[in-house]
Amino acid sequence: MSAVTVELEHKSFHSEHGEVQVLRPIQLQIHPGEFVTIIGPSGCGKSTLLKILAGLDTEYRGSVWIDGQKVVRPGVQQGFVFQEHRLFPWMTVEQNIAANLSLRDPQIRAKVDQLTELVRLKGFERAYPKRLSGGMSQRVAIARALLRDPKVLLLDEPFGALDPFTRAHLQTALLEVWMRKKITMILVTHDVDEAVVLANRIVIMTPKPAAIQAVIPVDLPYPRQRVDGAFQEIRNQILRALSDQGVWTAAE
Ligand SMILES: Nc1ncnc2c1ncn2[C@@H]1O[C@H](COP(=O)(O)OP(=O)(O)OP(=O)(O)O)[C@@H](O)[C@H]1O
Repeated sequence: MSAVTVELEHKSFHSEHGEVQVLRPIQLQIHPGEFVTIIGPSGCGKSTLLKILAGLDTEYRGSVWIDGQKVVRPGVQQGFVFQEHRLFPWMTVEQNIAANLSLRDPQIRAKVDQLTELVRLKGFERAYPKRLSGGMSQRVAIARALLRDPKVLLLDEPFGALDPFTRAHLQTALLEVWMRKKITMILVTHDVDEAVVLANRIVIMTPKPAAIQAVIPVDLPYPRQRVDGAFQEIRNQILRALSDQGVWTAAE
């Protein structure tokens, strides 16, 4: 289990209109094994922050550490799951999970088998992505991200393209992975319910340039029921914070 420390000062992009600031100073300490969800208005800089944590973006002022080690590039310690599964269509499920590692290696073989079981895809090892549903494909993507035993799993709207039922199943599957692997997880979402279903703490971001508006602890036992009063109280707290930003309108 690994701790993540964020001490960001400034992040901007250069466009034809000049420099556009995307992130303001952000300080965040994520505890080993914690599940943190990040929610905020569209375009505020959530993906940018996640890419910085992944070492995919190093053009910023400030620092990010995983277990005291500065993140300067992508590495095995940060697993990443994108909104779209990004599976290779010419590879089977197990080949996709192994990615560029050889399934002939008994250690890799054993790990791939274990992960296929963990994400409940036994029986589909030899299937090609075109035979899989969106939810199954995303399970493969999660297994692939776990292959190298990352210290932290970063997930950028991983269920954003799925229908609500599949989405709820995948949330349960992800919680199971989190509980069994005891891994630190940071997940970006637009979905308030998803944030509450999953997180130990919810980070609410302001509109761009993003800073942390509020951090809401969720001290509810798992699995969480959306109809529970305590669940709805936290949900309303988030909605209120977002509507204070003018993000939610009466129509929504
Ligand atoms: N490579 C880039 N070059 C220039 N601008 C960028 C680049 N990547 C992102 N941006 C801009 O930075 C801002 C933040 O983008 P980002 O994708 O991090 O937001 P987000 O909160 O994840 O958005 P969404 O919720 O819609 O996915 C946006 O205005 C976006 O247009």
